[in-house]
Amino acid sequence: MSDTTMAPKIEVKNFNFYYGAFHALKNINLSIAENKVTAFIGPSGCGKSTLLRTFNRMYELYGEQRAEGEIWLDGENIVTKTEGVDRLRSKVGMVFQRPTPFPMSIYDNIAYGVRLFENLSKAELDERVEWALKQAALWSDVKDKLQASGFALSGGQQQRLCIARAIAVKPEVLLLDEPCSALDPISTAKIENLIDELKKDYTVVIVTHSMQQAARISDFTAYMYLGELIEFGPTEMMFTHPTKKATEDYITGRFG
Ligand SMILES: Nc1ncnc2c1ncn2[C@@H]1O[C@H](COP(=O)(O)OP(=O)(O)OP(=O)(O)O)[C@@H](O)[C@H]1O
Repeated sequence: MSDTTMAPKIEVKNFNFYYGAFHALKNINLSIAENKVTAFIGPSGCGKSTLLRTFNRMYELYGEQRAEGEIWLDGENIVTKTEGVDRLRSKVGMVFQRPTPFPMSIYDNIAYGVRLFENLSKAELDERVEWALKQAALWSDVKDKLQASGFALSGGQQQRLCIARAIAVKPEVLLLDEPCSALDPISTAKIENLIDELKKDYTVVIVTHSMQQAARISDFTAYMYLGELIEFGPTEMMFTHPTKKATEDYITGRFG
């Protein structure tokens, strides 16, 4: 199913994932193209978030979860732990469904992760914070209140703060798990525009419940069902000429 012709940033091969005895991902094979947006769609519980989280080994936090197979990132199989997980997570950033600012100032929300990985001077750190906030289209909203709490922002601004925080450590891949689900349409449009900008510099993988959103912002779409990858291809083709009836039923709303 690896029909992306672009350079793959991530290659998933014969990948299986278990929560204890539950087989949540079944023999997944796909390639995530570099500097493109790939969307994971499918009904609730089909394994979208589980697959997304394997790309930065989020499952390592929980002992009873088990991964088998290969996930290649820049020539390394991240399933077999060839690299420290902290370094992996600085390379593969993640933004969650609900905005999760740290309980600290806007400035420190961004600076926190940078301080963990780099030893920058105050001036360099200031510059990095400004750069990340500009990339996340939040700088003009917050430049005069960098010492205010991250919680003092609107939901949409908090989500852009989380995107800025993820970008600040200069990752190569950005994982977005339903980043707009808690946002109003205007904030959603801002995040969607931002994603379009970000793909110039980053490989973006997004889980979304919104087929319209997948159609608007992604270059490639993966349709999943009950832990299997049913169909994967260029978004335009998936939405106009899906090859599987199950995909067609889902995207046309005939599912279930
Ligand atoms: N921590 C866990 N322990 C046990 N089972 C889990 C756990 N997390 C998820 N699952 C199960 O794994 C399957 C896939 O879940 P996952 O969250 O990846 O689906 P999803 O497609 O992202 O769903 P949604 O769209 O509702 O967020 C589901 O059947 C779910 O119940």
